[in-house]
Amino acid sequence: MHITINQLNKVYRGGVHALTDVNMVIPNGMFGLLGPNGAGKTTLMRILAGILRPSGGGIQVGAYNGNSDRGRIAIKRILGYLPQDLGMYPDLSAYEFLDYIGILKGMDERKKRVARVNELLELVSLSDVASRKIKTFSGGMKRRVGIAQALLNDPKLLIVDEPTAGLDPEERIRFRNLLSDLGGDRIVLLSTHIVEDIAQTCRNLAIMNKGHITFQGSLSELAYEARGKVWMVTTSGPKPEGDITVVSTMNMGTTVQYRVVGELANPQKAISVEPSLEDSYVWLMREKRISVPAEAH
Ligand SMILES: Nc1ncnc2c1ncn2[C@@H]1O[C@H](COP(=O)(O)OP(=O)(O)OP(=O)(O)O)[C@@H](O)[C@H]1O
Repeated sequence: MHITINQLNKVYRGGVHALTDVNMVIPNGMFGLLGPNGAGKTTLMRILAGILRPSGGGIQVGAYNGNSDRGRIAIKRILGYLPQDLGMYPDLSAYEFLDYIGILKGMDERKKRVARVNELLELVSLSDVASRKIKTFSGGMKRRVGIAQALLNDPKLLIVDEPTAGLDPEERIRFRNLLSDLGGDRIVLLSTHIVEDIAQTCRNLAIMNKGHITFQGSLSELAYEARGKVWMVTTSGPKPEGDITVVSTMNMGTTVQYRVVGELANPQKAISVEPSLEDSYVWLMREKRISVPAEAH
């Protein structure tokens, strides 16, 4: 299955142009949607999830046309969605919450529902604490309950919006690993403003800014475009100069090592290095004259 997005536009009341002529093809597997806050990621995901209507353009999810009522109903059946702000009932246990959502999703056969809830609690490593109230959970545990509710109907399309925001590094890695395991025979669409979330999990990505798609392809294609623009400079003297962005600085004792993207004034003193996703993202944003917030690194 794949998703085709064709000339999609969204203008909110008040005139904010959140999506402008978005064209994308999203294949099976994990797909990253990367962009700074306000890029339009949530808007795009809400349209795909059938919660928001576009102002123009179309979407096709597998055999279903997202522009028709029939298509939208069919898409909802194969969809799992973890929004940024999923409301949970803090006084319910993880088990009770998942059971309740299962009922709302029409899983009427109690035996099957119980089996599925237990299977998912196991998958997200919450079986041991299944009877504890959600209000006693950490952010990462709540996010894992969130992904479990999105998986109840074994969706062919799983949409997760900024799932690692606010998690500590250990929880973030755990959550990424969980998402990678889900990629198999479905589309997992992961939206984030954190480069590392995508570097660790996705093969393909799209980069968005101010409602436009600025890149679409594989991580290696993006790295290919940034080749020859990433440098390592080790110096005991002044900072490297040129039309550059410093991606990282490492103090080595008597010398300092700079990783930079761009055109150095003095490239003879530098070593050309293979671009990481972070370097490539910085390079792309430089090309498009977009400033990258520090928290994206
Ligand atoms: N309901 C709304 N009414 C008016 N403008 C909106 C609405 N929702 C979002 N916007 C605007 O649309 C643009 C895109 O927002 P969106 O939430 O889709 O971006 P995002 O990339 O998901 O960012 P974030 O990670 O901060 O949620 C922003 O300028 C935002 O202020």
